Amino acid sequence: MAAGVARLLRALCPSAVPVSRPVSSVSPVSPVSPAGSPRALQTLRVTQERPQVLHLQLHRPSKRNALNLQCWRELVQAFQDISEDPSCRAVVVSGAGSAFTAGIDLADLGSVLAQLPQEDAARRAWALRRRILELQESFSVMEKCPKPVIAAVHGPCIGAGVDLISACDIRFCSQDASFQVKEVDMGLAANVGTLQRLPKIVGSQSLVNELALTARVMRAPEALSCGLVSRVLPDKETLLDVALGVASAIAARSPVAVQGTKINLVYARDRPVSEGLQHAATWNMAMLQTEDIPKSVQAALDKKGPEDVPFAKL
Ligand SMILES: CC/C=C\C=C\CC(=O)SCCNC(=O)CCNC(=O)[C@H](O)C(C)(C)COP(=O)(O)OP(=O)(O)OC[C@H]1O[C@@H](n2cnc3c(N)ncnc32)[C@H](O)[C@@H]1OP(=O)(O)O
Repeated sequence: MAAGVARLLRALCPSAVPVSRPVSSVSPVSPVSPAGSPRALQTLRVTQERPQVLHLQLHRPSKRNALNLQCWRELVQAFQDISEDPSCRAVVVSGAGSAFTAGIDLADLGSVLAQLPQEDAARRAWALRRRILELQESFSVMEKCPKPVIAAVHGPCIGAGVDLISACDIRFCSQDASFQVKEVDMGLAANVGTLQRLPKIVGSQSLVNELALTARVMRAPEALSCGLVSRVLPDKETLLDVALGVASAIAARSPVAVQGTKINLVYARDRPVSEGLQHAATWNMAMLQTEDIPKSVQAALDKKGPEDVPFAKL
């Protein structure tokens, strides 16, 4: 383990190892800026690399994209904007540098617990609950985003990284990727999505339990065989190329169909089939009236593909 990480661990658990110097404090989460104003993102980089496809990179490569409080906040801002942006139809999420993400910034894990009201246990607990709900939103916002989100994972994907990718719609990784539900090693139960979403992604509850209870590192071939990822690519460059290609294929299709498909899939995942069917009927009583259907049917009759149809923005 690097000296930097060891320093952070000392800061979290001073009784175990003497502290050589304090970890700097991090500012609390601030409100989202007014809708429509430009976002000055510092921990994320959002670029358009293909038509109607955005590439969002976790961008703190020197810290292995550890998610500091600013990053958690910016994820909410970025995905709120993406949700509202009619020129974006699909998103790829990746990590800059040598890791997808080292998980929560360990300096901030301490400050999540700091700055709570001191006077009363109930008030402290209530404030902490609110803080946890805010953190959960940073990944839930990806699931709520009607545009499909593809996680392209290379290198380590640790702790909160697994929470993050569990909220994505599609997961690909490179051969060097590794996944670790690390929270139990930090003395906490994962609470921002992994324990809730991973069992719905991976078929084996036993495997999820093993990973979450032991923090065992899972490598790419096992991630593929258990269904955490649906493709393993040889390297990061190929991974991004394939992820962006799949995003482009999605973006070429009717946004009414694509967004309706995502929303209904997410809805149905957590409910009985009968409720999912009711939801789909109510959804489609409006959406089946779209002009995208006759346009798509005509294209098919003309032996053209969806990429040949100029679908209106949504
Ligand atoms: C309410 C709670 C909500 C959510 C909770 C989530 C829990 C978690 O996310 S648990 C997971 C915590 N993460 C870790 O334990 C990972 C720690 N990091 C590592 O093991 C390694 O850094 C690595 C990711 C395997 C990469 O190794 P390597 O390539 O050798 O890089 P390093 O030299 O170790 O690190 C470079 C640089 O990054 C800093 N850094 C790495 N991880 C973190 C981190 N999680 N938080 C903050 N900073 C991190 C490290 O200190 C180095 O910084 P320097 O300034 O260069 O020293």
